[in-house]
Amino acid sequence: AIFPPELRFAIVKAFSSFSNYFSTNCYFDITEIDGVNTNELYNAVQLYLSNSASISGGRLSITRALNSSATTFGLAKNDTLVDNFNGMTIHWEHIVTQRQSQTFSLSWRAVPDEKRGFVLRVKKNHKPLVLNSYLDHIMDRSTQIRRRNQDRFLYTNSRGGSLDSRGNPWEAVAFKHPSTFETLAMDPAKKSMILDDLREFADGKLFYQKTGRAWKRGYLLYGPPGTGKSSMIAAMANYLGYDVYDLELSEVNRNSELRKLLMKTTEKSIIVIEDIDCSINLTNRKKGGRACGNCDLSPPPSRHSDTRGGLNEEGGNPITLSGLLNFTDGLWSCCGSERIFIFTTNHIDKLDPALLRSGRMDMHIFMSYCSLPALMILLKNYLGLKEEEIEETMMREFEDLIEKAKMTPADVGEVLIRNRRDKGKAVTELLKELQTRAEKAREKGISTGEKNPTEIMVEEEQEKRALEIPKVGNGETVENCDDGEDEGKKF
Ligand SMILES: Nc1ncnc2c1ncn2[C@@H]1O[C@H](COP(=O)(O)OP(=O)(O)OP(=O)(O)O)[C@@H](O)[C@H]1O
Ligand SMILES: [Mg+2]
Repeated sequence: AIFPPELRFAIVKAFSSFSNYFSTNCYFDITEIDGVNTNELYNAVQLYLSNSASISGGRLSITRALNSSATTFGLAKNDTLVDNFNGMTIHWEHIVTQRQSQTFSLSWRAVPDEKRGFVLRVKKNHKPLVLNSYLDHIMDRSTQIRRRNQDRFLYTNSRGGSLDSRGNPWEAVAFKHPSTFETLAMDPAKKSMILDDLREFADGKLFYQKTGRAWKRGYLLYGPPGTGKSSMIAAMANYLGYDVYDLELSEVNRNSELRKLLMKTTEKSIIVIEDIDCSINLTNRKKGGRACGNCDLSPPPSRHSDTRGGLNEEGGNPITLSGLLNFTDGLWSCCGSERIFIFTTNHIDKLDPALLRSGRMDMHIFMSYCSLPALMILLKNYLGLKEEEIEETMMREFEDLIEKAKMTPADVGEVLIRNRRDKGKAVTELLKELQTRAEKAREKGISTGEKNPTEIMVEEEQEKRALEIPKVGNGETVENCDDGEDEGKKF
């Protein structure tokens, strides 16, 4: 009663700042449940600490998530751990307390009866470092760990536009394709080029930010059936640890649906459209309010004069090329980052230049018939046969026949599997098959004027560059049906 309230308040304040002044530590509480929401940071910290190198606690909790192929360790009840980050020392403590018995009125709502949380302690002067970078670092690391632990998913839109109970148009199954870059039979140089490209992409967050580009990349895989296009996609997914979205274009009824599908894809994913030449009528292109001679097949121009919008809501129009390009290229393609688009086709010559121009599909990868280096990989994988184990005469025969025979890796694999119990037989059978095919090819006269894959790659590069040239503004020129400039640049 002696002190007026203001004064009392001032004294308390002075006292608390006084004690603050002498305390050199700063604490952060990260509780599991914040109000009614689960605290994402709590889970992240849990995962992060589970992987921290300096785990020394005497008691660890072990968990294994559904569909996961790895076990994670965590701090058990009231255990502590020390972490280091950029020269700062962080003390973590996992606090678990029993929740006070709840009243009956509350008990029907499922709340865990333990209250769990992490307490982070650092030196006070490190507070900005925690807030500005350490927490982000934890979030990043934990996403990485989660991705590594969890088996990935393969999504399809086979339900034809209908949604599941949670409004998701994609159907998911566990993705367990065994194909890797090691098992993939192709030219080693080409392989490492692709690997480098993928790595650079995955590590390119800052680059894409700095250059203002959407963090996505497009690959076009083309080549005859059985040359490993689908296997390559699986290998890429396995290499990067991405999910795969297998987009069935024939199940998509309109451009707006396509957009919805895209919006429901997650980060770090590969979006695949197989056999692009078969799944979309490539002449069915929409022009922004402009009719053009060779585009008679296209539906009437949309009310929106903007082609890029692709906002074609007027009842059940099939998707158009512009809709598809918008999907991979337009603003909507950026509503999530770190995504790879892959198109595959057996007939690159059937594709529209608009689809091929640079910036759309960043890399064109030709999957060719089995070459000698590819054959060596197959022999090693299927029979465990090393290059030096193969007799020189046989090697020379392989060398002589392999390009002429035009056998796909799938065909070679078939022969090898059939005879895999007997290495010697497998090799001789394969030679026989190669001879027969080379002979047939010679009779048909196809084998004249062959180009080897590297030559084709170089040509592609040149053609790709040629396609880049008629780029004006945001590249709309290439989409014009009536511009003759592109006509000569067909593949
Ligand atoms: N380059 C390759 N390396 C290793 N295995 C291959 C390769 N190409 C094909 N195969 C084998 O052949 C089978 C078929 O290959 P895949 O499905 O990848 O061919 P594809 O190019 O996608 O054919 P399609 O054009 O018909 O879709 C695979 O199961 C794989 O085992
Ligand atoms: Mg395929």
